[in-house]
Amino acid sequence: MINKTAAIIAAAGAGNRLGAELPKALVKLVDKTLVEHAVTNLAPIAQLIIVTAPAGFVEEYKKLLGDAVEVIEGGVLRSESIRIALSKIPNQYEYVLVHDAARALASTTLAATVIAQLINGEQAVIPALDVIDTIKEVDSKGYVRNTPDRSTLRSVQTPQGFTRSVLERAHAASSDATDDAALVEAIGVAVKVIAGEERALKITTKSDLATATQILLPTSTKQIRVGIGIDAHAFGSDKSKKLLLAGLIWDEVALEGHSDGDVAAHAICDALLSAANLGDLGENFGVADEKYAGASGSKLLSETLTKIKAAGFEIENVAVQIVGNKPKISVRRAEAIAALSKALAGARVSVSATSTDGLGFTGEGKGLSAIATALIVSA
Ligand SMILES: Nc1ccn([C@@H]2O[C@H](COP(=O)(O)OP(=O)(O)OP(=O)(O)O)[C@@H](O)[C@H]2O)c(=O)n1
Ligand SMILES: C[C@](O)(CO)[C@H](O)COP(=O)(O)O
Repeated sequence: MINKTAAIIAAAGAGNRLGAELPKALVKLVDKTLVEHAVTNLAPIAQLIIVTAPAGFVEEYKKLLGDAVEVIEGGVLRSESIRIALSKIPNQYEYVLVHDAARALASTTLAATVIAQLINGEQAVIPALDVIDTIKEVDSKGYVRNTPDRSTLRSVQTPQGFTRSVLERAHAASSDATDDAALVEAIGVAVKVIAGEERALKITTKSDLATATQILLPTSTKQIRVGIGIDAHAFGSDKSKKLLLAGLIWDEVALEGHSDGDVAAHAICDALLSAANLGDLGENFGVADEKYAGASGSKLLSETLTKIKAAGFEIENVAVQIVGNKPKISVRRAEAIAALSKALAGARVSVSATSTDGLGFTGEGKGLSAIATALIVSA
């Protein structure tokens, strides 16, 4: 299960349309370069990251990005850059994310959702947004040929995810296309489309850079609130009941609790409720209310989100750390992020874990706990 996901970050373009003096990936967006943003956002999901650099810039990229990523020289075309990077990925990697440094702000959650779909059996997964404008097909003389039905069109983003074997076959079969999914479509493999993100815009022009800056910088008029939440449950004695944790079913004994005992989901609910000053889990979904007996962590998360929204807030991000000896969280981190984020309508979620060196009830293997923080902003 380990070392399953590799990511290719295409960063070998010149960025002519942006008109910077440097390759576009080296242009700064608030606190770091575009390529650094892209690496930061994929690092929690990918065990290997290969970045393509323009000829003459490999050493500069290496210095900037450090040892955590591999930098190679890209090709003249984007698809050539991807093909070169793909050939460098060792065999043990089952899934490949192909991403543009130009889509520097695509979130970790989006990447995790793509990977979760691959783990679920899809072979090719791409994020996309609905098309807002009416699109015309135009002939070479500048006259409209036809107007495609907008409801069937999508504006496609990255990271795009593929099983490694499908991506290799697709690149071996055709040489060029503006995205990797097109190569996969050409070999007859179904490509699943999932919801993309406004923040995953491709930074192509100066105005895109301004939009991305706007997305990153908190607006001073907004109210920002932080919250904290903790939950703990003991493992139950019924060996036939499976553990529910971070919105997933695990091959371990279930935790005891009035609801499903999902400590990660509950800690996040508490963190969100505390950020909005709406009390705590017990007050909102108490044991006195039969409605919540056995309720899933996902249900509590989505009901918490409704309360946060009603109080006039949106989620900026939540972070949860699970404390315990097992299960091993890192091997299913992407799935856990995707499941928790889905329950929170796409919010940015990060999931980490730690053991406690054999100390306390978690160290003794008697149960699990989780601690979460949440940042919310006024809508
Ligand atoms: N030979 C190439 C060309 C492009 N890219 C990467 O592919 C992504 C998408 O391309 P685009 O945004 O069009 O970037 P540029 O080609 O750099 O832009 P321009 O066309 O304005 O020069 C970018 O992150 C770019 O660095 C690449 O790795 N190798
Ligand atoms: C892959 C891509 O980001 C999907 O929208 C896009 O096609 C890459 O940009 P380019 O300008 O086509 O190189």
